[in-house]
Amino acid sequence: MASTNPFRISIIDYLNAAPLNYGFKHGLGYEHFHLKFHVPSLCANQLKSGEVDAGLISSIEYLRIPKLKLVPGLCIASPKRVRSVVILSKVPPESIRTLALDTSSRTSVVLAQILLRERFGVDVRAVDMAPDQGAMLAQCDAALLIGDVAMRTRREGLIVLDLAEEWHAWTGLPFVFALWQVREDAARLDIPGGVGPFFHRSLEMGRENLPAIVDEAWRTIGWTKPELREYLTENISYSLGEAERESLALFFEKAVANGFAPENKPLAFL
Ligand SMILES: C=C(O[C@@H]1C=C(C(=O)O)C=C[C@H]1O)C(=O)O
Repeated sequence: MASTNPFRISIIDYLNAAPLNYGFKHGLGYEHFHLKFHVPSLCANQLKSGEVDAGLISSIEYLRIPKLKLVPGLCIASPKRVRSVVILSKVPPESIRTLALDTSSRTSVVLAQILLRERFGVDVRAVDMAPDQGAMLAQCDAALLIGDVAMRTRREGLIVLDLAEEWHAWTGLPFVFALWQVREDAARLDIPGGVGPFFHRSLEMGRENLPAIVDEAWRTIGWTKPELREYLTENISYSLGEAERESLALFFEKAVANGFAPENKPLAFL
């Protein structure tokens, strides 16, 4: 029977999140959970307003939304090259003056601006725009795109900056884009062990069913199946280990120093 007080979860609606949410989407704990799928910025708004108890949420939002706990051990990261978070530019990075920012994103828009300012030495004028490559590049020198939209972009004649690759070349670290984040006042699950183990089991089920995830993505993304498999196993990683925590601390420090978040705080886990 469905719970009268369901645990509500907001989930990023991108392929890179599919392994993490596979279990939830395929019946794991169905009697407890109510799922909503949206772009990252909307997921973050729902967690902030309390419309949901937890979410797979952009990492920067951990500094912006009070009283959150992180699910230990899990994240959406990229060890080196991500392929789906890119600045597409008509000019070399040092010459970018206007940058269109995908309104779906919260973390990558901050990363893009920090990289341009601190690594390439340019202060750009940022313009928030819906993720439409043509419209963005008609109005600006360059465009930041993320997720499935970025995977489908046409890149001929454009300079492509892969933001995880740039971060890695700069810091030697992976980059953490998103985390499972839970409100301290979240609905309590009346189950021994609570909600935490479900997140891990959901990813296990995703890993066991990777071919099914690849088959479904193949119909919509336009990459080959080996490319999609490589994306989900090498470009994206799901373990929050020591290097990822170090990277988050550095990113948070830079985000605060650049005025993108009010203040830093230590990582608190469930
Ligand atoms: C790797 C990605 O990371 C995403 C980027 C996010 C952001 O910029 O806020 C949020 C969630 C992630 O799924 C991607 O979208 O390609």
